[in-house]
Amino acid sequence: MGSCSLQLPLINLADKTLEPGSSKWAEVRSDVRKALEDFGCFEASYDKVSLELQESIMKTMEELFALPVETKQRNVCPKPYVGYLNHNNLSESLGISNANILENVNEFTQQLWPDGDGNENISKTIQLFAEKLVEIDVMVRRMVMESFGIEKYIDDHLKSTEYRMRLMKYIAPPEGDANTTVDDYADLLAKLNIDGVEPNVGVKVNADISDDVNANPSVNAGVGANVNADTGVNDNLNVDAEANGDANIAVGGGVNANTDLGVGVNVNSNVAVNAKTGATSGDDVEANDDNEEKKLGLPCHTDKNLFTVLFQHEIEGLEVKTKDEKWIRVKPSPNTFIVIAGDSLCALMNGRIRAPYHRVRVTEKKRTRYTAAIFTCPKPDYVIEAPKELVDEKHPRLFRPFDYRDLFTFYHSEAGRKIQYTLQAYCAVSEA
Ligand SMILES: O=C(O)CCC(=O)C(=O)O
Ligand SMILES: [Fe+2]
Repeated sequence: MGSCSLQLPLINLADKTLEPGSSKWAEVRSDVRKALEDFGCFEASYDKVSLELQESIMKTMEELFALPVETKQRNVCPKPYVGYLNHNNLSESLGISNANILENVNEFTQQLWPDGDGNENISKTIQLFAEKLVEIDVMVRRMVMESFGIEKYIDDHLKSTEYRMRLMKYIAPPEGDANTTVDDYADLLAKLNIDGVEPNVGVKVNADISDDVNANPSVNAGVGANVNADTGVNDNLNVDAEANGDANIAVGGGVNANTDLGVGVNVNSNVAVNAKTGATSGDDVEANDDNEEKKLGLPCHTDKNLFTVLFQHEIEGLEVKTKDEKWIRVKPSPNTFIVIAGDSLCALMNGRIRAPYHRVRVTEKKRTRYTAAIFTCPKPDYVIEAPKELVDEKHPRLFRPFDYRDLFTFYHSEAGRKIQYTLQAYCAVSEA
């Protein structure tokens, strides 16, 4: 079956006695290391973010995403994939560079409301919330570096990173959508009668994205399902998330066609694109057994940055893949944040920490899901290279040094999109 009752480790990062150097610190540090070695991810319990602030960030997101699309599209950034993104009307997100600094958040709100005032509260809420996520990130990075005996690099390391915030909205599946199946899409495809598309193969329906995700036929069909139910037309921006982070959506060679159902459908007949996925053949089997696997708000991916700290409020959807290819569905709970290691951290730690595949699958009907995340990214010119302390006979160097921006560019390149394991393909040390 798909996700089961497995859980991520839950670690309390707000214990009163948790000070660097204390015995509590050493205990929690070793839990953090173990969680990241085993899962690349854990739930952090952190009650230092007031419930009021948690509510405010939710209200802020509702308000922001309710703005007209032309307004949201003013959230632009010179760096690609960092501003407003719309993932086929299944999810959309707004990006803010260094949102822990009020000035940057003000720039963001001014982009949206160039003549407006009165957005002070929005800016303040975003900045305060970002600051809290950053606290978690800094604590966790300190623990990781200490636990691997490379604490002497901490200060330089912390100075060499920046934060990208992303506010995300996932459209709820509409009522009555639950029984939509691959076959329904096959019917639709048959009606479309498009060359090169085999009606009974869900993998060909790719909702205008051909992300790095979805090796999984039914998953792609699910993406199509939501898009069609929603508007049927992808506005334009076939991009995706994570830019900042990193989810990876490539624009596929989609064909846009109008059906006799009066909706626009994108059919991607480029199977090769789907080769890039975190899924394995095991997934295919699993997904075939599980109809619920057909609805994805965000395709399966690894984050490319160092760490992601994510807040999901009330509506679940995030799923994290374990080493043995099981999906863990992460239940939201107040005062809990999800910490996810990315590919850059994996490389920096010479592979000792996993960067887990994860995805978003929203199943709750008629309730929009909002999440807010901080993506810790290496600054330009910070070369990701495992320190010599992490390299020995037992742990040979796994990755060549690289610049995060180059990894990111590769990830979004045509070649990169077709590759399943971006980090390995990009910079693995080849065997002699
Ligand atoms: O919104 C979520 O639950 C996950 C988002 C995510 O994985 C990403 O943006 O990289
Ligand atoms: Fe992610």
